[in-house]
Amino acid sequence: MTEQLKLKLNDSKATRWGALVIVAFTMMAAYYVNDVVAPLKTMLETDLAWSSTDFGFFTGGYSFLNVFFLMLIWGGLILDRFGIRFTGKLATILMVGGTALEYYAMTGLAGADATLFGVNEIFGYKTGVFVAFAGYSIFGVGAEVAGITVSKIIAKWFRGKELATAMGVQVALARIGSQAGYAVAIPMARALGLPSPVLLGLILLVGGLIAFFIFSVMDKKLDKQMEEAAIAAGTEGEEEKFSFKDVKNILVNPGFWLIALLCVLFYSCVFPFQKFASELMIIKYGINENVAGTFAGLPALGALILTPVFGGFIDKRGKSASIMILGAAMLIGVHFIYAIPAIDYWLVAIALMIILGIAFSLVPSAMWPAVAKIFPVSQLGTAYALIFFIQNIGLWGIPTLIGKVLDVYCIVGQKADGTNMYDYTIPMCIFTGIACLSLVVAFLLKRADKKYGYQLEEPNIQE
Ligand SMILES: C[C@H](NC(=O)[C@@H](N)CCCCN)C(=O)O
Repeated sequence: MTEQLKLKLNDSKATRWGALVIVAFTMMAAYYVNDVVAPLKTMLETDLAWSSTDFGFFTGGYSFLNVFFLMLIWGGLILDRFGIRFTGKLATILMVGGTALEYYAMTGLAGADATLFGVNEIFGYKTGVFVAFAGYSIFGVGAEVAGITVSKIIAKWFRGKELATAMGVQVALARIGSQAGYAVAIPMARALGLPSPVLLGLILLVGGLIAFFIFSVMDKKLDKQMEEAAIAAGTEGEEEKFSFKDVKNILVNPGFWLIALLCVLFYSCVFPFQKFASELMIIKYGINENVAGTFAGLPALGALILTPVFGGFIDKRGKSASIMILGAAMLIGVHFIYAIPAIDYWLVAIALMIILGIAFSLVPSAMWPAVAKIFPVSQLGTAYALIFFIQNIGLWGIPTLIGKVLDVYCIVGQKADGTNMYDYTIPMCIFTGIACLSLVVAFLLKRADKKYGYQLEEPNIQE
């Protein structure tokens, strides 16, 4: 057999990066749908009679099934048992189905009096709100399982190649989806109707599903080539399988708990904050509602550019633990200044969003590769699934809490269109408190790094 015949699909740079772009498109669509409803909070109040509690309940829905029905854990098991092609397609179908349900809730069940099977209230929530929540929950399962599936795809296609860069590029491309969601939501909803940005998301996800089918054809071919190569090398059957011993090994590692805690605290101050940020921009800083979403999405845009830059720095110079401390400290500054009632100049709001974008690039670019330093490759999928699971507790709990707090403690008046005016001081104090906890955990992680020798401060590339 000639050298050329032995080459596998992922040995070609163009083909493996092509495969990455295909699956990254699916994730881009997922991030778009994840964020596109957030800027519509005020319109949901005026057009569909949602309260802040309804909005917080809906937003927390993303993580509800992942947390209370352990869907991320089952997703991890299915991924390891049935493989990336089956799980990726299943996850994308869940995203499509969930988004279709969400769209139906915002059209067919719009308004306070809408009924489904004769009922206009489910568990104390308006039927439309509950069905939107159910749709977003199903979407959330698909999006998170797709996230761990794509990490595993990158590990498979880029092993021994540009693994860290590929992970950084995938996250950066996903951020384009987020930023697009934040930017188009209000102008599109004003021009074409409230549910139209969700419909666009549904169309994008159908495109993502087609993309995943195309990727599956490539991946099947790669599997065949890998099998042939393994048979030739006499290593067939040595795949990494999920094992409960791995879960135990991960759970007894202090590094796991510190990263998981830092992850839930840090991300709770970013993603849930962004969901309310458009309204904060409009009410407190007087920013025009057509561009408020664009500003709320600025951290995603900053992260798109900076995550690969900081990733490159960490690869060459290290300092991951110190970088996580810096990111957490910046987060405290941002939320604390947002909390001060007297500072309400619009330029400050935008500057703070840019600083948040820098922090949002520093921490993830240090955190996700740090997981790969603490755990062997065979435990990585399980470790990421468990960390995502713990992170989802915050992604569910914090928006639910903030929505409730807004309705109970923060209404300070009504606008001409009848919607509530909120004072965001208490929610921003809550975010500041969580950011302080994340800084404490970041310091503890640095101490643990010294004690257990995780080498988080060492560069990834040894010269
Ligand atoms: C890679 C990482 N992804 C996550 O943290 C996901 N569990 C949640 C994604 C929610 C997207 N709004 C990231 O995006 O940094």
